Amino acid sequence: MTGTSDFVESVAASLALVRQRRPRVHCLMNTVVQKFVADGLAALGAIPSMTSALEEVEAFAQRADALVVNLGTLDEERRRAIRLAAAVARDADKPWIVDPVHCDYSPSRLVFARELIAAGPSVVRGNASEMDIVGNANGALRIKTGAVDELTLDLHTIRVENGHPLMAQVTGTGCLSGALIAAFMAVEPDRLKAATGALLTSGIAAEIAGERSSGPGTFEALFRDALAALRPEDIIVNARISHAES
Ligand SMILES: Nc1ncnc2c1ncn2[C@@H]1O[C@H](COP(=O)(O)OP(=O)(O)OP(=O)(O)O)[C@@H](O)[C@H]1O
Ligand SMILES: Cc1ncsc1CCO
Ligand SMILES: [Mg+2]
Repeated sequence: MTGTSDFVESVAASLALVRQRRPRVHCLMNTVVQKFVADGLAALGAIPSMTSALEEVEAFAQRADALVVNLGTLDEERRRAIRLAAAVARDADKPWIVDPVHCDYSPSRLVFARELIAAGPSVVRGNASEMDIVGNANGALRIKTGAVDELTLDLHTIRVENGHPLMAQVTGTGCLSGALIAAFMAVEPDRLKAATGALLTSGIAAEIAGERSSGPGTFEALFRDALAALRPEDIIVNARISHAES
């Protein structure tokens, strides 16, 4: 990797590319946060699609630019839909991300998360409890989010410090981060760069919203506004990241 400032500049350019190309992200998203995630993608400038119907999920995944698979509300039919869409993404070499939501709460969900990871997603993202239990990432970029986000791929570790504590009081900011990462991967083939761009975008937008808001309710609306208004130069000026090589 070149110097951090070159890296941030090229990451910031990927925000402009998302706005220009408007990638479609197919979301197999939990039922709790579907609207929040679709609105967040739209605010960014991407196009969400959300169906999980068995008869059409493959067609939706095939024509999408990236896929996000989120395990938040699983039942047998959704597992089948996820398997179908993941196979399409894998066979078409399309970027896809697994968010193993609550795999720490249920043994059967943990087994399913590991099955998906064995199929070779581009990225696995979760909070600390989920990432600590899910195990080997099978070559995927591993992202543990929290007050500081930690991205690990091969020997590289990037830490993204931007963000705001109110993010933890709005259900779905992690789920949305997975969808934003998918949108960035659709326009930036270097997944470490793409994911850093998505997390900086979300973290800096949250800082702007946090300054203006009076609690989680107003924060949610202001966060979406800030996502829509964020410019590449805001990333260059406000990014707080570090890089280590082991
Ligand atoms: N205390 C904090 N300070 C700053 N940013 C935070 C904080 N906690 C979480 N975040 C940010 O909020 C987002 C969600 O991270 P978190 O690890 O809470 O995900 P999650 O538990 O999967 O959330 P959810 O399940 O509600 O979608 C990430 O972008 C992360 O950077
Ligand atoms: C609260 C909750 N339950 C299942 S998914 C979800 C939101 C994201 O974690
Ligand atoms: Mg989560």
